[in-house]
Amino acid sequence: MGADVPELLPSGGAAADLNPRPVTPARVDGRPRVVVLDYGFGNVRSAVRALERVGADVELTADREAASQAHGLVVPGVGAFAACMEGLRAVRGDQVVDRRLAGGRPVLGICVGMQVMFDAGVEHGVRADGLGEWRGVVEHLDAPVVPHMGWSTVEPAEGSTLFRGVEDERFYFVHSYGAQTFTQGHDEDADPRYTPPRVTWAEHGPDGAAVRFVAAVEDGPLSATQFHPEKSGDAGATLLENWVRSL
Ligand SMILES: NC(=O)CC[C@H](N)C(=O)O
Repeated sequence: MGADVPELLPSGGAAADLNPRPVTPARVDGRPRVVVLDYGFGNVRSAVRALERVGADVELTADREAASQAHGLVVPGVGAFAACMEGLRAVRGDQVVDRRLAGGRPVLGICVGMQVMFDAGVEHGVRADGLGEWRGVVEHLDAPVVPHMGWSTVEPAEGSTLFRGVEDERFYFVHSYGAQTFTQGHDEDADPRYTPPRVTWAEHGPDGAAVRFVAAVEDGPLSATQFHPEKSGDAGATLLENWVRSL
């Protein structure tokens, strides 16, 4: 470099100050740190207890750096789609999820925490934008009896790691809305590097009038379940353990 050209980034301190390296927390007794995002919506206490029981070192917080740097982030969600999105944005959870996924850092969405990963949700005629990680709109389940409240089996995706060992079990659902289509983000024929998401489906309603909806998705670092694994007994615990072990 010519003598008259100032050093833009003097070696050492200044460069380090510009982009402080994320500091992933140390594993405590080998346990991965999982942050349950505390943004005012979700069965957070039961999620914390369920994750601790399957070996995670859990922190319940809305702190952006803690949520960004943990080995895993859980986005719970209970209530209205629009309200959950408002709560998420209020703690910049939308940016945290985007940054984590861009860096391949695992995120698990639960119930409305899964629904908000889609483009939008429509509830009581109100359309609200979601995080847009997946194409599609979460809409009312057009079934004779709604909400879908109870234990249902699912149709696990081929090659699912989330449902390993609990493929034929029942999981606990409480919802009136759901994603009823799933559109691949890419054409895997055009891009051999692309691994299509593993979509698990479920149905609600009587034969002949049942509505089919997305029960879970495994899409690289982003996983999500419409049901509540933290309220799904041993099967839910095994599913959470499968996710925690992947961290
Ligand atoms: N358990 C929930 O809070 C689900 C709420 C969501 N609005 C739904 O009905 O699908």
